[in-house]
Amino acid sequence: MIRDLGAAWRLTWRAGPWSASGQLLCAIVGGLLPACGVWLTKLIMDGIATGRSGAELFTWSAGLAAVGLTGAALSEFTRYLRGQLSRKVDRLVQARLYAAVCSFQGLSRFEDPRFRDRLQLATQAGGGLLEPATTGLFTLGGSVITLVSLLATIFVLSPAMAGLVLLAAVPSLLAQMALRKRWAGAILEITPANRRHLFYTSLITDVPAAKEIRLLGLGAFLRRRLLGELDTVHAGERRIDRQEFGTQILLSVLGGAIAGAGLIWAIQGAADGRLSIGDVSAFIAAVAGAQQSLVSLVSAIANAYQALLTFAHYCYVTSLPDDLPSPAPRSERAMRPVMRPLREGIELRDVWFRYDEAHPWVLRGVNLTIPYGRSVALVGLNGAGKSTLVKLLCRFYDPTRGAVLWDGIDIREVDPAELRDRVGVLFQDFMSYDLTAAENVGLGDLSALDDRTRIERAAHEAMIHTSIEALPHGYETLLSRIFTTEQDKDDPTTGVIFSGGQWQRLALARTLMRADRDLLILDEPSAGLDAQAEHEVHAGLRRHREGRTSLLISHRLGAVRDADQIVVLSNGSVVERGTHDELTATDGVYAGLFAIQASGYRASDVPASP
Ligand SMILES: Nc1ncnc2c1ncn2[C@@H]1O[C@H](COP(=O)(O)OP(=O)(O)OP(=O)(O)O)[C@@H](O)[C@H]1O
Repeated sequence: MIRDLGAAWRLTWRAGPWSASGQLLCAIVGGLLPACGVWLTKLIMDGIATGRSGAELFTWSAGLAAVGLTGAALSEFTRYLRGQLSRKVDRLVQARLYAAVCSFQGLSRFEDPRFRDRLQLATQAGGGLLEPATTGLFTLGGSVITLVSLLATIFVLSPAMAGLVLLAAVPSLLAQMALRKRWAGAILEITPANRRHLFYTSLITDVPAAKEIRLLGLGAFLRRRLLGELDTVHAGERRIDRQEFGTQILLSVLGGAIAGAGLIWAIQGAADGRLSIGDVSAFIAAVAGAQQSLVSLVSAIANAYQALLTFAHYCYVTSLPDDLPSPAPRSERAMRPVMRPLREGIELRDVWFRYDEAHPWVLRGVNLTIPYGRSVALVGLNGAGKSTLVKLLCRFYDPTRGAVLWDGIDIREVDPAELRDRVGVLFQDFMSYDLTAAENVGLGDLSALDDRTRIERAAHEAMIHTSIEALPHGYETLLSRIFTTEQDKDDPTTGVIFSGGQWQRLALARTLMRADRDLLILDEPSAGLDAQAEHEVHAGLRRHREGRTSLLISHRLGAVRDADQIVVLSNGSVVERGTHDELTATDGVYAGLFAIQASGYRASDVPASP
């Protein structure tokens, strides 16, 4: 907790040292004002009672008015500074959080629901949330100053009452801390329901699911689930509110009893002549003020504690080490082998892999070589492990056993970013970015994001150039109906939606922006294309892959027949390998699959209609 508090402070100070210092000054001055007010009130009251001169009374009244004005001005200035600092802290928090998230090189963390829960809580750690634990402590400091000065005032009049007011704070503080701790536990408990609620919300409101939801009539069903999750969240919040309600009632009764006892004592004292009228009014104001500062002090401590409990998730996420550790210790990173251009080939040596210990083996002792300058095709039934193998080649996961070697170097020993810089991949589940057509292609190589010649060349090669040219703003057209661009902001029909096949070609163009890389991996590059496009794309890719090191995955066996080597993966193991002619000459899996596909195109093999 202390470590997190230190981290919160360092972060706040780094974000806005001037705003933080300004708040500290306001808190000190503002903290002294109530006691000044109480003493000035006492002087005025006693002055009236003892018939002091009008000039004196005027000076004290003017002083009291100045105290009120300064208090109001300080509170507004503090609010302004708080807003300023909150925005700066927000920015720094987000910069660090997303830098940490982007630095995770692997995928397994993103697939771990417990991590996702903590990540969601970490995203809430903006300036607003952190404030009670950082500059909010200035308010706390101000409350302490107010409290001490008011307690001193009460102490002068009645030491016993000062002790009583102070003692009343102890149960209040303990109860509030216990409440906030329970709150943090409850929030973590309801986070999964919260995430599911968010999931159903976006499912119902986002475009991709809109068709199926309407066709299958899933709206009411999904809404019921959404509300069910919301009820779970609310039930958790209600439990916390009830506990807070009960505790607050008890604390209010305690505070009321003390104030009542003080009032009786003061009136008694005035009746006995021990206290002047000014003493009584100062005492009543001081007890009320002290109790109020105690309440705000206790709640400031409790809020700071609560903020730190959430901030702990942020600290956890931002301090996580790289999820794909290198065997070399950090101090020896400089000794890591440097990725050199591929010269011999990539080898999977006895690779075993499962997504985690609870999952079955996906790859079982795979031995596979992609020689330099040659094309290898990977075929196999659904779930055979082809895309998993691609993810291992990009080192999104490490093999559970065995190794992936790049010219003989274990890729675990090199920087994943360097490895990925040498690879171009079209993933089976490629991304469609709600950005312009040029950006959708240019993202393939950030250094060429503004290089229109290269972007157009890649689009030409993926045979999507003509479609892009025909768009209202050509390459600058936004491929989205959920945002607007500056040029389209007044056009209600802004943005264009591409077809599935067009998106696929666009993704291929993005991959071809990396055509100069050492290894080109294409996972189902033509799944969504029409027959003509498929033919053209594969003809283009065949030319493109010639003399390059490439791995092609396709269920369309016609597309892989030219590969230098075809590897058949079945149930996580390599069961056949060879050229198309070699494999079709045997009576194996490939020959069987090829025969089934070929029969679909031969009229004589189509069963006659009854
Ligand atoms: N992230 C993941 N976590 C857990 N299991 C996974 C994950 N991704 C894939 N799997 C499992 O791994 C197995 C292999 O999946 P993979 O996507 O590699 O198959 P594939 O050969 O590419 O299939 P397809 O031809 O359908 O694309 C499947 O049983 C799948 O359920």
